[in-house]
Amino acid sequence: MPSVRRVSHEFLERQGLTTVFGNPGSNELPFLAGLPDGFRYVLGLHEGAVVGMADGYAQATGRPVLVNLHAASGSGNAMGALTNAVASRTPLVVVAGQQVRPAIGPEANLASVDAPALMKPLVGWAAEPACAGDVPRALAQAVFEARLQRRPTYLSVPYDDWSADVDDNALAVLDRRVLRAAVPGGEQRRWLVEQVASARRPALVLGGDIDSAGRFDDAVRLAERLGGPVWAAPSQFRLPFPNRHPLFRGVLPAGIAPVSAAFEGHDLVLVLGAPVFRYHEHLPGRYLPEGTRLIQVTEDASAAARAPMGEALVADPGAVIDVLLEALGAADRPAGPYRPVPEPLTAEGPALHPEQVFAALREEMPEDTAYVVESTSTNAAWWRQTDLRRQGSYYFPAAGGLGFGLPGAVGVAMAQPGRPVVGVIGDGSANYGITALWTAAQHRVPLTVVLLRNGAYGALRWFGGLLGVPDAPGLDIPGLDFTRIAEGYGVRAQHVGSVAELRAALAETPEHPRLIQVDTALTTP
Ligand SMILES: Cc1ncc(Cn2c(C)c(CCOP(=O)(O)OP(=O)(O)O)sc2=O)c(N)n1
Ligand SMILES: [Ca+2]
Repeated sequence: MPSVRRVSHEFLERQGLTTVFGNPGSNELPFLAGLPDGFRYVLGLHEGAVVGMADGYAQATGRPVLVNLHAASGSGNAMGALTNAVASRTPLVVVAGQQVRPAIGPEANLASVDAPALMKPLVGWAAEPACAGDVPRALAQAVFEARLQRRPTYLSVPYDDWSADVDDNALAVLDRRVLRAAVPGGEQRRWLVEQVASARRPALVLGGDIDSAGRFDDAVRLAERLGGPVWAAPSQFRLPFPNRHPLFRGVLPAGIAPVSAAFEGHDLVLVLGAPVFRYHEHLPGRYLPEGTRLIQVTEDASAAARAPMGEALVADPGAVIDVLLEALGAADRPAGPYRPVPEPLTAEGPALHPEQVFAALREEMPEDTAYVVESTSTNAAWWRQTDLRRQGSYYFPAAGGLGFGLPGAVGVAMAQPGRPVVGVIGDGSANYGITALWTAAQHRVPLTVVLLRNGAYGALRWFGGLLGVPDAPGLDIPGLDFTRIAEGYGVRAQHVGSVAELRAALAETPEHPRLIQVDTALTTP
């Protein structure tokens, strides 16, 4: 009879999970034994970088990705990066090693005590099979749960299970398919079309799921048909709409009162592919203005269930866009010209203003460049200077957990070798995932990292002022030289001191990873 390992590898191969991001310990080696041809193991030097790379890769491919981590110590290191993957609804399947079954109870060294509980409530589903024979089925459940719920799952497997034999029943998992139909039909379809068609002043709010699901261009068609304003949902981790489109009003402010103010005068707010809402600053007020109805369409049943107001339809937002376009027809007038980009602000002294850096990127990088951004005090500068009009152009840590940016950029670049990828990374953020540079060098990933060095946790300086703590300690990070750090990980690096030098560096097309460090002035987010 085949072993648990053989059946598990075969299942993963049939499901397309053949790229494994991992950092191994002794517990994991029996799973990695005899990985079939066609599997690719991508080593990360820290579990935060492993999960960040897998998150970027899964988002860019749109498919579930396997992550292999060490027991409690490795899984614990991954928790921060997993908060982002949970918020971006990335389907990661984490398989972690566990001590052999007889050693778990006595808590031998490397035993992960109550492993599934360690990861809940972060992951959507977590388990440790009750016996070796159940491992293939449990692995299948972890894959299907991740794919259907679009949420990371976690499976802890005692390492003596992999060599155990399975019975015929275990082989049944190899032919399993689990699909979801999510197009509203009948009464739901009629109700939704009627609500939207009868709205006098509709507004659209789009979530990251619209971009993840490849519906960026369809959202533009729907918006131009409705003719009303379009916002990106708060805490945006992907760009769901062209940011200079004449109907685009930017990212909704992340507070209850300002969101309600934005909706003033609109009788219907249609939220597609986003929770309602991921507020951030606590700015209390009415959830909605008088006379405004909100309808949320999301595949995430939990998000629909926990929203504090409005009506919700649990369905595929992309399919709903198709239904509305079919029922309402195309726009009857052009949307008008895209908004022009303002002249970039400049800074006093030798450091560049972030807007000068972003203007150089806009002018030097190809239009289809994908940007992975983690530079928290420069968001306002970024959206003033960037002009993104393509699907999959923008990634940001979905839960605000730093350490996604650099690994995520490596993952996105690995997933889309033919597309230019740029990581725009702050000198604070870079340290949370810095080891991903080594993986990028080992895999010769064609990636540009623009490292903004302002010598501080800039966003926290701003928050300190906002929260009345202007003299908070621990907000300065002087003396970091990422050109030498990058070279130490095998990545070619240079420091640029002017816009001209930056543009010249960007004009070169990288064959391998490269880091460009530039000193920037402190700005407010
Ligand atoms: C894992 C983690 N640790 C700490 C923070 C707190 N934090 C920190 C430490 C920030 C400073 C980031 O500094 P940076 O250099 O990357 O960017 P700016 O200087 O532009 O703010 S922003 C922020 O929310 C976080 N969000 N995530
Ligand atoms: Ca900084």
